[in-house]
Amino acid sequence: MKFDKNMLALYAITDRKCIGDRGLEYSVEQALSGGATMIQLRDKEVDFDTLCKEADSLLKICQKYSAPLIINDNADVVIKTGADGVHLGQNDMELAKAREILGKDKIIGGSARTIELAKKAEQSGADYIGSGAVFGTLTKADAKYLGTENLKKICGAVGIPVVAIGGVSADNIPQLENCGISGVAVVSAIFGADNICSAAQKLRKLADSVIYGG
Ligand SMILES: Cc1ncc(COP(=O)(O)OP(=O)(O)O)c(N)n1
Ligand SMILES: Cc1nc(C(=O)O)sc1CCOP(=O)(O)O
Repeated sequence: MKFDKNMLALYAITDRKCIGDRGLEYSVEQALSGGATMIQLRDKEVDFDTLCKEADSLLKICQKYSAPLIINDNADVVIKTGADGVHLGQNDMELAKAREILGKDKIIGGSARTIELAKKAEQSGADYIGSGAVFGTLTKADAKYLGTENLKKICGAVGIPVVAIGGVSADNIPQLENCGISGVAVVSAIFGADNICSAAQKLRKLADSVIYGG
């Protein structure tokens, strides 16, 4: 799928603990029907084969909504399943290596919490950057607080789109106005909500207003 920065508006990232016994497929479909524009499969508790099976079934759902499916950490799952891309952090495969093995048509995202790392990600062929934890987070134990001023500096330093991640919720999305983001990446405020679909609907409206003006 050809990357377009509008795909980033509401980037929903799965989490086993938040989803609980509601089911991965059901929860992702709820997020998409509420307006999630991109899905990241982030499951660190399963082996390669299980991750591929999860990706296979999510791909069918994402295709129904014309939304890309991105795999966290693992470019081999992208190759095996035909998923749309990969998101890589500082401790994962080098972005340039991922671009080399995945080719120009797959979507590659990189994590960067400094201007230097963001520029490096851009030079290495990333399509977008995830920067956080903009508001802090309880979802990722080793995430470090970033703040909106640092996020704004990162957005201004690179030509590729940036999504804000970390503690993003309906209450604080308006604080991202004027940061220059192209989207918000959200775990618990979507998949931890009692009603995933209506949570996504509300977040999408707020995100659109910050990104496109409202
Ligand atoms: C969109 C987006 N941005 C940042 C991250 C964090 O990635 P990483 O630093 O690799 O940490 P883990 O997700 O692997 O814990 C992300 N996943 N998505
Ligand atoms: C996966 C991830 N990466 C982060 C980073 O700062 O790079 S914060 C994070 C978790 C975001 O979860 P929530 O929306 O529940 O706060």
